[in-house]
Amino acid sequence: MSDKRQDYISWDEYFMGVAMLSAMRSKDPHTQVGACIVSDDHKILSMGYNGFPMGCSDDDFPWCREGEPYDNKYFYTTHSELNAILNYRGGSLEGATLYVSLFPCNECAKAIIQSGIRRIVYDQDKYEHTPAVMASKRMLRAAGVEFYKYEHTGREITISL
Ligand SMILES: O=c1ccn([C@H]2C[C@H](O)[C@@H](COP(=O)(O)O)O2)c(=O)[nH]1
Ligand SMILES: [Zn+2]
Repeated sequence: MSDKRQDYISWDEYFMGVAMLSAMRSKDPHTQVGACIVSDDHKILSMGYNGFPMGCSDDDFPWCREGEPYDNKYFYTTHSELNAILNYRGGSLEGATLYVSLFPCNECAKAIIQSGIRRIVYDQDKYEHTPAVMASKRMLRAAGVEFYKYEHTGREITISL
C-alpha cells in the first residue's frame, strides 16, 4: 500500500495558482493579470504580469483609466501574456499552454498565435463582450489555438510569508 499524500494540488491548480500569484506583483490598482506558460511535459517555461516596460517607473507613469490616452495607463501597460512570452529565454514556445487569470485581448492573441502557444486555460472573462476579446476569440479559433475556462475546485491555499 502506498503512503502517498492524497490531497496534493493538480497540475491545473498548480499552474493557475502560479498565474494568480504572478498577478499579485501587478501595480495596476484596477485589474491585476498573471500568466504562466507551461510545456507539454508540465515544466514552467515563463511567467508574467501586467506592468510598465523596463525603465518606465511605476511611480511616474499613470495608473488611471480615464483622461487623455497620453495620461492614462493603456498606452503604457505591457500585458501579462506578452510579458510572459517576452520573458521566455529558452527558444521556441511551440506547443506550449498558457495559464492566464484574464482572457487575453486581441493584441495578446496575436502574440500568442505567433509564438506557437497552442492552448489557453483562462480564469476570468470579464471583458467577454468587448470588441477586443471578441476579436481575440475570432483569431484564436481561426488559428486553431484551443481555449478552456479554468474550473475552480474550491481549494483554498494559504501561504505564510
Ligand atoms: O489581455 C490582457 C488584457 C488586459 N491586461 C491588463 C492591462 C491593464 O493593466 C489591465 C486592464 O485594466 P482595466 O482597468 O480593467 O481596463 O489588464 C492584460 O494584462 N492582458
Ligand atoms: Zn492583452
